[in-house]
Amino acid sequence: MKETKVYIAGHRGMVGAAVLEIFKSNGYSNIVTKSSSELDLRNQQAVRDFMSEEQPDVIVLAAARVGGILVNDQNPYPFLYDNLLIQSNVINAAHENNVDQLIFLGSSCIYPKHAKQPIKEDYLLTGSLEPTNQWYAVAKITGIKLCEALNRQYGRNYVSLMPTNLYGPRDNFDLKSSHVVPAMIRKFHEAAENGHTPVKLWGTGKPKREFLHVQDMAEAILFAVENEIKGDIYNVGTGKDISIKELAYLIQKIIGHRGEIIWDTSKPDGTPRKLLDVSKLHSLGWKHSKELQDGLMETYRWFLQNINQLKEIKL
Ligand SMILES: NC(=O)C1=CN([C@@H]2O[C@H](COP(=O)(O)OP(=O)(O)OC[C@H]3O[C@@H](n4cnc5c(N)ncnc54)[C@H](OP(=O)(O)O)[C@@H]3O)[C@@H](O)[C@H]2O)C=CC1
Ligand SMILES: C[C@H]1O[C@H](OP(=O)(O)OP(=O)(O)OC[C@H]2O[C@@H](n3cnc4c(=O)[nH]c(N)nc43)[C@H](O)[C@@H]2O)[C@@H](O)[C@@H](O)C1=O
Repeated sequence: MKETKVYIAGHRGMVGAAVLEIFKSNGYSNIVTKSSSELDLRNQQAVRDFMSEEQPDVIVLAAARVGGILVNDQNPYPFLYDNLLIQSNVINAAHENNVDQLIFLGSSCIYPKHAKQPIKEDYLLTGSLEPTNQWYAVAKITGIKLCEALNRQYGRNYVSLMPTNLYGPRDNFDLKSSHVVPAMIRKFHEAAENGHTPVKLWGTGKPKREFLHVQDMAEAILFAVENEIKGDIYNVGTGKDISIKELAYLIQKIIGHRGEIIWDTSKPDGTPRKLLDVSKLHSLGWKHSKELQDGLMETYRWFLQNINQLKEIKL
């Protein structure tokens, strides 16, 4: 058993739950968790009190306001403000309580909309952001800079991991706020059940995205903690991308939907491409292990088993 005390913020979410599972299965027995109703991380005093009481050795910050392209675009204020509060409160309380190690999760949308591909970590702040998620991206960039400032001024080891688009068990399948993978799984499944009716997808289908299974993400986090990796930012992805149209055909085939696909071009495309250069983390020894088709088939199986309890986020 490992005695390191780990606080996983956001353990009921897709990433946090996978992190909790992998830490437990790797022998960590001293894990602290709190749901948002037990501890609202936007409340600075509550976070301070909690941190000074618990004194964790390691924090995985996987709590955030998260969502797909449309919910980001339509809710600029909570995506900016809530994320600023959550991350500032946790990172500052970690520093005040001399927490040794913290893993902050950013997102590949922090990089410039028209960044050179594949995107290296040092392309951050070299161009303007994609408008649909600029609010969330600005908050995440601030989180990265808070960690970087603490590392530089106080010698902390607070590392920011930049995940590409994630998917997997416990994803958000609410069609208004979800990301593209759970949205497509639900839409094709329901259309197939209803006699192969047409499926309406968003945008042109031309943008490309890179997808990483959440279990690989959790493994990257465990890898970062156990190897005490140093440095400010590491991209986390597969290094491979696919167009949204190709993704639609793949999911349609997995589900067995035989109807038409309609592209609703009144909905945004977002960034044309955001393929991450993952060589920095690869050079330390981490690599993903689940390929997209297998990961999608597994996620669809999870969806079928949990169809009655799908969570929805409230805004
Ligand atoms: N999903 C993706 O494609 C990507 C995600 N990321 C990042 O990974 C991290 C995890 O994302 P993911 O697991 O998908 O998100 P989820 O929406 O699945 O989970 C987010 C978690 O954050 C918690 N949370 C939200 N607000 C608060 C609050 N005010 N106080 C306390 N807890 C709160 C929720 O807790 P509760 O359930 O208790 O309410 C929830 O469990 C985030 O930082 C996200 O930005 C980065 C790139 C891509
Ligand atoms: C992880 C990342 O997630 C968000 O960015 P995004 O990559 O654009 O996210 P998305 O998964 O919602 O869409 C990907 C693509 O897919 C297309 N698309 C087709 N049909 C559906 C559909 O039915 N639903 C959704 N959501 N998208 C669809 C959609 O039009 C877009 O072209 C950021 O806000 C930001 O928060 C962030 O960090």
